[in-house]
Amino acid sequence: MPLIAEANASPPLLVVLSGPSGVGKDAVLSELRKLNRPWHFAVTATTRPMRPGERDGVDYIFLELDAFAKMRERDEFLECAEVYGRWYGVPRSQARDALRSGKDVFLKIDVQGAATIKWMAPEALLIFLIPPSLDELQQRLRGRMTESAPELERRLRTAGEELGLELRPRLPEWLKVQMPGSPRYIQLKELMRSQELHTVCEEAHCPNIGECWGRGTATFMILGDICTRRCHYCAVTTGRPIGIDLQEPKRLAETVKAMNLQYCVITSSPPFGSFHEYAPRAITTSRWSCWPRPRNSIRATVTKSGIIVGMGETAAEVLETMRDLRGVNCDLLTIGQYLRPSAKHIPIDRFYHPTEFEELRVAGLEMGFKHVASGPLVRSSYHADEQHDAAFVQLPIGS
Ligand SMILES: Nc1ncnc2c1ncn2[C@@H]1O[C@H](COP(=O)(O)OP(=O)(O)OP(=O)(O)O)[C@@H](O)[C@H]1O
Ligand SMILES: Nc1nc2c(ncn2[C@@H]2O[C@H](COP(=O)(O)O)[C@@H](O)[C@H]2O)c(=O)[nH]1
Repeated sequence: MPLIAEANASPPLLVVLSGPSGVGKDAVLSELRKLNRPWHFAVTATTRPMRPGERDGVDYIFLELDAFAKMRERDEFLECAEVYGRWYGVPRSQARDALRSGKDVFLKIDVQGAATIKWMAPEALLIFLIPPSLDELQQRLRGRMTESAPELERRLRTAGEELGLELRPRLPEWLKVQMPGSPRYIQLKELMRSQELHTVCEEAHCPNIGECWGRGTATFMILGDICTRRCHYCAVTTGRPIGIDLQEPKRLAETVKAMNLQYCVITSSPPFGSFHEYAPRAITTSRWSCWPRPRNSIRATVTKSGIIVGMGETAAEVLETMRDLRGVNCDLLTIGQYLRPSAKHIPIDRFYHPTEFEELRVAGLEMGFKHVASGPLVRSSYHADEQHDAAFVQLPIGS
């Protein structure tokens, strides 16, 4: 079938224009109307008072709360929601009649409403408008002069949340982890607080915290929780360190004993040391490899490094970095997916598929690494005990 005929034969679209208040949804719709295409622009119902210049039935169907509630009871809304303390709803009949007549239908709704429509009608086309910045959004909203100061404040606060949500990409299935909350996790959290200790697990927002703490392992961060570096991918607080706590080693030792650990990772952040860097520049992490084994079981020093992927590097760069590490006799390697800690950090370039991590693991072993932990959720200390064991199994005594 020729393309145009096929396009004409396709079912009409339900188009949802969404985004924070004041971003310009009405402005876009007004431009679309000027195109004079056979589209239907839904007029939604609201309980908010009419603004100067607005017309009933054109800008909104303005209803008293009672009338709106009755329509809601009769299930006459395709979607309805309370937005900024007022009710808004899309009359079902309007959307249905227009779609039946073959017209594409445009809805202008808030972010929660758009999520509802997506759930009800996955085939709908969702368009989310994002302002160039929050400052610009503020200027647009102020310039419109339709909201009181508290209302303006409320809409801007909500906009911040909505944009934060939208900037966070949906995680693929293989990166979804359970919310931490096991009894062991809670117990460990209390222990860390009572002993005033810091962990990389918490400071770096590690996605494995629930799993690792649940099985009684943790990575301690000594000499403070402030890092002098300002790496654009790292969640650790940056600033000037505020002195050394001379009692920390004792409390740390007591905690490790109380946790009955078989294996323990201790690290510090700059200026006292470095615990990680981003790919493709990979760095070694220092590790406490002997304690609590008896002295005579100390066998060798093992070196380890980690790479975070998904920040825009190429596959060739990752492999080159791995070869460089082997070139300086690095023994153990971790490779994991970069996850953006907040909207202030650099965006994720892409998610590596688990099969790609497996390919990197195999490539690493072929290059001669003694152990390669490579997977979406792998972090520099993830299952460090297993890496340690793998390395020592392969190292002859006394090497
Ligand atoms: N691209 C733009 N650049 C500058 N100003 C804009 C732009 N788009 C819209 N505006 C202005 O910003 C203000 C808010 O736009 P608009 O009313 O269309 O937002 P909205 O997303 O429909 O808001 P709400 O959800 O609260 O109804 C208006 O004064 C509009 O003229
Ligand atoms: N969930 C829905 N949201 C709607 C609907 N109609 C409009 N809206 C949203 O409400 C806010 C506020 O609009 P305003 O005209 O008072 O500034 C705005 O973000 C609209 O997108 C609806 O039917 N459902």
